Amino acid sequence: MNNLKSIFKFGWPYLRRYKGRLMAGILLGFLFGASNASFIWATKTLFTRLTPPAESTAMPDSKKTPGIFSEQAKQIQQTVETVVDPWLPRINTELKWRQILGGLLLLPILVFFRGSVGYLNSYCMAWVSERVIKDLRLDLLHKLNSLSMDFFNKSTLGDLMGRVNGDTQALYRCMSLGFSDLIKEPITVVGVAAGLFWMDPKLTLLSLMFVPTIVIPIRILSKKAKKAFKSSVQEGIGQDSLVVEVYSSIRVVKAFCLEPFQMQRFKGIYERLVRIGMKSVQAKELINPIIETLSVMGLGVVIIFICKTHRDIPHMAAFLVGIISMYTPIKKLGGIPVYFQQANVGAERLIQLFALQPTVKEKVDAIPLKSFQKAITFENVTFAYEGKGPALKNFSLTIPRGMKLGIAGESGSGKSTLVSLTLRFYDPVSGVIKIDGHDVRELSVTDMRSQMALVSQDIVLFDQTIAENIANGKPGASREEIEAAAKAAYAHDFIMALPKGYDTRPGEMGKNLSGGQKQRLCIARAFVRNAPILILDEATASLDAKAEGEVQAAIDRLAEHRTVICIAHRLSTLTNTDKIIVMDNGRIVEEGHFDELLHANGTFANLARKQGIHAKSKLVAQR
Ligand SMILES: Nc1ncnc2c1ncn2[C@@H]1O[C@H](COP(=O)(O)OP(=O)(O)OP(=O)(O)O)[C@@H](O)[C@H]1O
Repeated sequence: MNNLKSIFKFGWPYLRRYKGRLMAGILLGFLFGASNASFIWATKTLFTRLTPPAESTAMPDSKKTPGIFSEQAKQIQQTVETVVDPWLPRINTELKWRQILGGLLLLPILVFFRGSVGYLNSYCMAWVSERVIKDLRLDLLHKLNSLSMDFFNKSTLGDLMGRVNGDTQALYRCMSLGFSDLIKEPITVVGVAAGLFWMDPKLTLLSLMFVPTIVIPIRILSKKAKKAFKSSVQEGIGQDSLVVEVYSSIRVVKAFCLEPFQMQRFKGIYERLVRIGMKSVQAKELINPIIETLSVMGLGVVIIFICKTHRDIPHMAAFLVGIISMYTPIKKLGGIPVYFQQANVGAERLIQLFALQPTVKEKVDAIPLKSFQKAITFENVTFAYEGKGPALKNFSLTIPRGMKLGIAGESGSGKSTLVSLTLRFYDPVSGVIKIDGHDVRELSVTDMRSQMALVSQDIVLFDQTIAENIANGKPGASREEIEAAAKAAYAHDFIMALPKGYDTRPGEMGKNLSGGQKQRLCIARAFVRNAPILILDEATASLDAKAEGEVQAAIDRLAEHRTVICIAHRLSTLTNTDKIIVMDNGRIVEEGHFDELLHANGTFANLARKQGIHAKSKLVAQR
């Protein structure tokens, strides 16, 4: 019950949007349930009319309908019989065409009606559930987009996939099947039980006396199912993460012959999934025989009671049809708590996610930034990642518009952190970062980021055409703008040599594109953005010498007339910068021009020497 309440509370804002269809679904569920009761009436009526009078009138009338409302029941029955009499055949009387038609069509009509409302009920509930899940997934993705980088640093891809797909799928199953059964099946049980009670209250009570006992096994088993489902969600996340991890790093896996080792990891997960899956199946399927046995125990009582009290054949037939038609709904009702338990696991995880707040928030009255005019400044900025010491310490820096700034330093010195703060992926713990004199926390995040273009060593292309990939830099860019950007990035010629040109999907033809070509597409994306601030985060680090030369030419062109922040491990790429800052342990330890720093014989010169760059000859080994 608590599960139902919490799922309903969570789902109601979504369900409410489709109230009309939901109500139609509920109404159809009622009709479906009620239509089941009509089979008891049909059985009794047909048996009465088709049984020779000697058998059907073996008992006095008062005993034939031992219901509590015998007078009213008799009256209603008489009215119904007057209406249906000309339409239904009766034994030992001559058949008229209407009776033949009625005899042929009564059961098909009832079955058709029941089937149609059942179908329409499922259709309406699925119609609502599909839309609810679509809305929920969009809200979920909206929420994920709003969260800051610290959340993504902590989450695995498998976890995110589990939330977006698995948790919402469990809710979908619960809504389309669970909610639908929750209406149809109790109405069927109540409708049939009421019909039976009308006919014979004593016999009904006796036959249903074991039904309440099924609550206990249902409670125990649905708790087991919930536990198994929780574990299977965890293992499923592990499995998804592993698939992403292994196949996104397939080159390394193959190069290091890690396939057998990775297969062992997969095997471990799948063996655990098998064990959990079996526990879940045990919990779900064990409910069926328990429910069946307990409900059928009532049938034995019915048989003895009928023998003892000499009930007539139509009465007995209707009763047996009623009892049997209650098994499936009772069984389905027994399975509903399992759906709800599973959906509750998903809902709990989604509620937790929806409750998260981004650490980087945009103010409601954020200041727009239409163009970057003056400078980016860091004033005494200190920043630390969660649970770690400071990555930037009391850091101050001014980057005037038009400056080409190089950033050098040992690994872990804080270079990428500086770039992340410039893009406002994180907010400083103390100090202020300003753009054109505005604290970035006051600025519109979209406006601020649209002043920047990032080219990093991670070459990221989406599963779209080359034209669409380039246009991601400026949504809505025209074909001319896209081609101009590709030409500027020295990418046009190789794109045109592809069979589908700009309409090629890099994913499709990925193997035919070199690292340098893919990086030039990323540079074209930055070109089309035409942002005044260019951030280069080791853009050539993952390329070989030949590709580096090609890409560097494109970068040099992209950097013209822009403010550039360039992180480089290969110090040779910093020769043309206006100023280089050298970082160590979150601080600037040196700054100056390339030559000055080489002559200063400090950290930079040390780093340069390791790369074969010396003060006198400037560049020896590189480029
Ligand atoms: N997402 C993160 N979560 C926690 N700590 C991090 C994270 N990213 C970086 N760090 C830590 O912050 C410090 C600075 O890292 P940063 O990546 O800025 O250095 P870097 O100079 O760019 O290094 P590299 O040249 O290797 O990329 C390091 O101690 C690093 O371990």
